[in-house]
Amino acid sequence: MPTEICDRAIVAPAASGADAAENISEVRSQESLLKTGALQNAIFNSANFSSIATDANGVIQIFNVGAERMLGYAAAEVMNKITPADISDPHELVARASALSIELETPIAPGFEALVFKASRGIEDIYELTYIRKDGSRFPAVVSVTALRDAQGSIIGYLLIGTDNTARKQAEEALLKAGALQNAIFNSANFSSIATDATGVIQIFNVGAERMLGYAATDVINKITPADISDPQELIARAHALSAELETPIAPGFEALVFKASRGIEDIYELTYIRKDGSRFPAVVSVTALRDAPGGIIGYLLIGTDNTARRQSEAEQKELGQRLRDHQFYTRSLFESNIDALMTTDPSGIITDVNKQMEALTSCSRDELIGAPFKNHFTDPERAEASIKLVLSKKKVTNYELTARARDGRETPVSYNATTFHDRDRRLQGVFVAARDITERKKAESQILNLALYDSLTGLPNRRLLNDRLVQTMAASKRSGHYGALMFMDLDNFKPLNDTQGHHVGDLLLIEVAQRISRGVRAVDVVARFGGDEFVVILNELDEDKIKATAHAAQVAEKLRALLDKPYVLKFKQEGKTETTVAHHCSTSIGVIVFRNHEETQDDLLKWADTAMYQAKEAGRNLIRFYQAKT
Ligand SMILES: Nc1nc2c(ncn2[C@@H]2O[C@H](COP(=O)(O)OP(=O)(O)OP(=O)(O)O)[C@@H](O)[C@H]2O)c(=O)[nH]1
Repeated sequence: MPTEICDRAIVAPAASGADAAENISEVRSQESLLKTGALQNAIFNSANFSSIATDANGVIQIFNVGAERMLGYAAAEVMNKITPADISDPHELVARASALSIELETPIAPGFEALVFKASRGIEDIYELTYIRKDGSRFPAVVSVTALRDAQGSIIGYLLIGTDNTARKQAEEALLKAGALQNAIFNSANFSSIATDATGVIQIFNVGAERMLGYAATDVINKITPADISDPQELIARAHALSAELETPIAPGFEALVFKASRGIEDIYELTYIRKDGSRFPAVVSVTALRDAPGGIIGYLLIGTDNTARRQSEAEQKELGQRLRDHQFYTRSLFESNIDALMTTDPSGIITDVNKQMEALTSCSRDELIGAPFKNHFTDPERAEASIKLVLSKKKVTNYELTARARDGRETPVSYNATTFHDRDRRLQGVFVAARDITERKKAESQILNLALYDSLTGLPNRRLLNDRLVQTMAASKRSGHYGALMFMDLDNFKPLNDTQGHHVGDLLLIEVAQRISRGVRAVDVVARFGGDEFVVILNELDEDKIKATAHAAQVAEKLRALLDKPYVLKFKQEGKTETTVAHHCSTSIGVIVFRNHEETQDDLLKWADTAMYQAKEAGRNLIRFYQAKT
């Protein structure tokens, strides 16, 4: 059979002719037939075509690889066994038979006959048919039927060449759907669909266009072009831009709206449409050229959507962005204009933001500070870190004192106030810290402390601090078992200096005396001004042995007595006068008491040392007397 098919294909329509031209045409015709034969062979052997050849009754004689592949039968399963009707949808066979019966006005049975009837009558026949696979599944096929004839022209069988039509069917369905979409868009009130003729004159103006533009279709159809309802300035600008882009002059009218589409370039652009009442709205317009079958442009379709809402939301977004930037600027200004060094840290104490004051406090740049641990910039990092933990647990910390250390070593005492801060969902974001420079306050505090505890004339501890120190020394002596000593010193005949040279000279002497006493004792000992011309010295940790301690105290007392007994040269300069020098001599009377484990109070010790000092005075001044407890 395949040979017959090929032979028929090659020889059947051969023509003959007498003249050369006819010969040439005959050769060409044969060549083309050869080609057709080759094509037929290709089809017959192709796995993409099901080629089924039957005998005159329809019984399958050939079932090629393509048929096997598409239908799932092996050739042996169907050859000489069934007809193509047995693998076709029976309902379609019935429908086809009935349709053909009507068309050809002759009864046609709903079996194999229905499949080949037209071909058997010499009518070219290609139709769609659902084939049923061996596994029962179905697929749409396009079947081309040819009657096979013998040399006498009698039908000896049929060739049914089928192609699987599934892909095309799917494409058709997709197209149908796309068509539905187009219809929906075209009939939608939300899209302005304007179709024009090739010159731009409006031919269709849908409900959406009427709604958006305020014109009735009859107002515009065959009257104006879409350019007449577009912003003229934008048309000019668009024509100008397109002329530059496409390097060809484009007129600022309808041409500017469709030029790209007319050149087959997909075109969607923004344009301001003008309503009948003169109001305007931004539209996004998509332009398509409408073409006839040969591809000539017969018009344009402009589908527009109202872009007002998007524009508004863009504008709102822009305004919101601006407001946000304003707010950020305001917040930043507040942050920067604060007199305190401000910073934020994350919950682990890593700096996340700083102001200029913080940069100044640490001598570090913003970039250096952000990302660094907060504690690194303080003299006591542990205390700094503890402050963050305190804030996290208490949510707030006030007047926590720390000392900031700048890169150059400069230290600044700061009072630290901090709170935690959270996001909108109350999730902890970090700690907000304000560190106030309290250098001045600290200075004032220390001045007040000095005034309270130190003598302003000599700089020595005053009576109050002396009391504290005496209490400490007594406690230490009690603990260690070492004796301490208390010396009460009173200048002899100091008053006359005041009287003769003036109070200021007396002051100079008191200052000099204070210095001499301080130089005469160890740093651990305490020298205080008790008042007037009275000074007190506490000697610490002398000895466990009273005699040795007493001897040591006597030695120091003598040293001091001798130091103070030396001549004084007091220099002073009164305003507008030259420097004056006063030579003076002044001795000191000293009362001493050694103590350890005393049950007595510091007042008792002072009183007894004072008593001993008076004894020295009474004994002639410039002397040392030890207190002897009355027995
Ligand atoms: N220049 C000066 N004089 C003071 C100061 N405080 C007290 N005085 C004077 O110191 C003197 C102390 O007097 P006394 O200790 O009683 O007298 P004295 O002359 O030292 O006599 P004796 O102690 O008995 O040797 C008084 O004249 C006080 O006015 C001071 O801060 N500056």
